Amino acid sequence: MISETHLRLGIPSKGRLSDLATELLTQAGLRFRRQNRGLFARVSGLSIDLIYLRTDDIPTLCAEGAIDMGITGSDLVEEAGADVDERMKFGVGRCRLAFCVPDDAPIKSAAELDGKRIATSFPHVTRKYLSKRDAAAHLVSLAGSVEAMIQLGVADAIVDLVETGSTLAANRLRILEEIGNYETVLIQNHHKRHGEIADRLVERLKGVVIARDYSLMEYNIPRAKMHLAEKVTPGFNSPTVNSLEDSDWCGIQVMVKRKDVVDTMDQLKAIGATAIFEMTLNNCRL
Ligand SMILES: Nc1ncnc2c1ncn2[C@@H]1O[C@H](COP(=O)(O)OP(=O)(O)OP(=O)(O)O)[C@@H](O)[C@H]1O
Ligand SMILES: O=P(O)(O)OC[C@H]1O[C@H](OP(=O)(O)OP(=O)(O)O)[C@H](O)[C@@H]1O
Ligand SMILES: [Mg+2]
Repeated sequence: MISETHLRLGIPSKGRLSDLATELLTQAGLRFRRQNRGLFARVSGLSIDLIYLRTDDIPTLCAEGAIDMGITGSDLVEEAGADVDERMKFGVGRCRLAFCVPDDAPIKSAAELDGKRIATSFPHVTRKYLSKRDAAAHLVSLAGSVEAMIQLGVADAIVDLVETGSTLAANRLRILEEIGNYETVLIQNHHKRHGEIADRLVERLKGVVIARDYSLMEYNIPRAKMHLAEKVTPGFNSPTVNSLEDSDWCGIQVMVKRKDVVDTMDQLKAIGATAIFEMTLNNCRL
C-alpha cells in the first residue's frame, strides 16, 4: 500500500489536531479519503501518502525516517527531542506549557519546586527547564488529566498545556511560570526525500495559512488622499492601485489581516474612502 515513490506525510489520527490537519490539507487542494479508519490514505494526483498516527508519535517517527514529514504540535517535537526541521508554523493550535500550582500556594518561582513532586506529560521539557535553574523534582509522568493530580495527592505542582485557562480555573490552579509557547507545525527530517514534492506541499500550505489570516480589501479613494490610505493599508508587499474613470479617484486592492479588517474600514472611511469591501481569500501564492 505504501509506495517508495511517494512522500509520506504523518498526520494525527485522532485528538484535536486531527480535524485541523485534514482541513488544512483539503484547503491546500489535496484530495484523499481515509478508508475505514485505516492507517493510510493516498492523495490523488500527487505523490503523497498520508499516514495516520498518534500526534505525539509523529516527531519521533519523522526523526527516524519512517515518515518524511508530519503535522504535530511544536510542544511534542520539543518533548520528543526530535532532531527535525520545522518547515512552517500553521498559526493554529496555539498553547502554552506552564508550571501550575494551587491558587493559594505561597510559592513564587519554579526553582522553588526543587525536591517537590511534579505531575506532567512533558517530563523531558520539565526536567531540562528545572536543571537550568539548578533544581530537580520527582516527576510523575502521566498521559492526561494532569490537573487532577494535586487534588489526588500525587503531586505538589503540575506542568501542563494551557490554552484558555479554563481547566486551570476549574481545578483552582494558577500559572506559576511559563516554559514556552507552542503551535501546530509541519516538520521534515534531514533526509529530505522527495524534496520537490515536499517544497510544493509547503508552498501550498503556506498559501492556505496566509489566506486564513488575511482578507482582500477593495476601496476607492481620492488621489489626493492616497498617501494617507497607504499608511492605513500598507498591504502584504504594497497595495495595487487601479485608475478609475474619474481621474481624481483611484481604486485600491490590498491585503489586510482579518482581525484588523473592521478597524481598518473605520479608518479608511474617516479619511474619505468609499465603496469599501472585504473579500475572503480561499487560497493564494505570493
Ligand atoms: N488546549 C489544548 N490542550 C492540549 N493540547 C492543545 C491545546 N491546544 C492545542 N493543543 C495542541 O494539541 C496537541 C494535543 O494533541 P492530541 O492529539 O494529543 O489531542 P488531544 O485532543 O489532547 O487528545 P487526547 O484525548 O489524546 O489528549 C498538543 O500537543 C498541542 O500541540
Ligand atoms: O486551557 P484550556 O483551554 O482549558 O486547555 C488546556 C487543557 O486541555 C488539554 O486537555 P485535554 O482536553 O487534551 O485532556 P487530557 O488531559 O485528557 O489530555 C490540556 O492537557 C489541558 O488540560
Ligand atoms: Mg490532551
